[in-house]
Amino acid sequence: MSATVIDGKAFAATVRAKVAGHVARLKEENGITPGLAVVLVGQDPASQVYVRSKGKMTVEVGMNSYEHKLEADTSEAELLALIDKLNSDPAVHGILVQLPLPKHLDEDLVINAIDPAKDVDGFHISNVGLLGTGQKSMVPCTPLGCLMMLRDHHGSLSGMDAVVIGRSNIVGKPMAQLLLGDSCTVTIAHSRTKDLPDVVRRADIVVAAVGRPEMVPGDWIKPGATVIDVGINRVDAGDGKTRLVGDCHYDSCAEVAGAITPVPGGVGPMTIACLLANTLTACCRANGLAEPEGLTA
Ligand SMILES: Nc1nc(=O)c2c([nH]1)NC[C@@H]1CN(c3ccc(C(=O)N[C@@H](CCC(=O)O)C(=O)O)cc3)C=[N+]21
Repeated sequence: MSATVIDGKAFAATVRAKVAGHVARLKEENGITPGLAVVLVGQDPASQVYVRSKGKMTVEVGMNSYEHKLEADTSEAELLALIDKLNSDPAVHGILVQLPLPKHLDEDLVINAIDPAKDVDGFHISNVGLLGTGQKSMVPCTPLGCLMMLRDHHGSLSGMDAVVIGRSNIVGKPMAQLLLGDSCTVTIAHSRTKDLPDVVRRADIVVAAVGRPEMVPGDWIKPGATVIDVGINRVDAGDGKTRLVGDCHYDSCAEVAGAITPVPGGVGPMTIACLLANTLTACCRANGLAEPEGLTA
């Protein structure tokens, strides 16, 4: 194994420490405590675990955490009424509606009901448009976390060839926008891409975000390239247990890559750290205060 391991878990801890420092100052100098509301509809066990860990880290950095757990059969009108209430609540600076929603709820409609200034996921159509035109916006947490790790590792990304595998609204598309914003030459590959191995072999930066366990093997990776693995897939480990793997085959990719993020302990913890960073940013903007440096795109 030759690749440098990019330790997302450790990086995330430094981001959270920075956020905590800013929060302490906001409280002391301005009497403001940033607040994050998380809305969970239904009882999906994985979502419950994730929401709990977000709530814990929110409190750890000194913010207020408001958790709203609704029944799986909650009506669209009820959910929209809650979002309205959170939109007008001055103690709430960030709102996250956990996805996916139960099938009877229209995700686009619900997300677009959030006040864009409080949309700490960056999924509202206004934020998508602002990001696409290079204007100040709320940036989706996972791509923001990937960008922070890439900037930290490389300094400048200018002129690098980046291939993003996956075209989701949550990761692939915003990731491509951010890389373009940092002057990469960006290719978005997906399930219909011809000669995917050859496309990936051109890349100085590979961001894999497809949700297919270990689909990228080491022989697709250009020697020395940086591999950012967004996938978090739970697979059978044999012995009746499960384990987490990424979208990249870690051992073979690590042999040829220059740097690689592990799963777990890579992109996942950075996603949560960036959610807190976005909540801080939203709070500063709402109060007309200077934004923290190094925590936004
Ligand atoms: N509106 C919305 N925003 C989201 O950001 C969002 C969402 N809905 N729905 C669910 C997904 C999933 N997600 C994760 C974030 C961190 C880890 C994470 O930290 N994972 C650990 C491992 C955790 C474990 O051991 O299971 C790691 O990768 O090291 C995982 C999953 C955010 N999501």
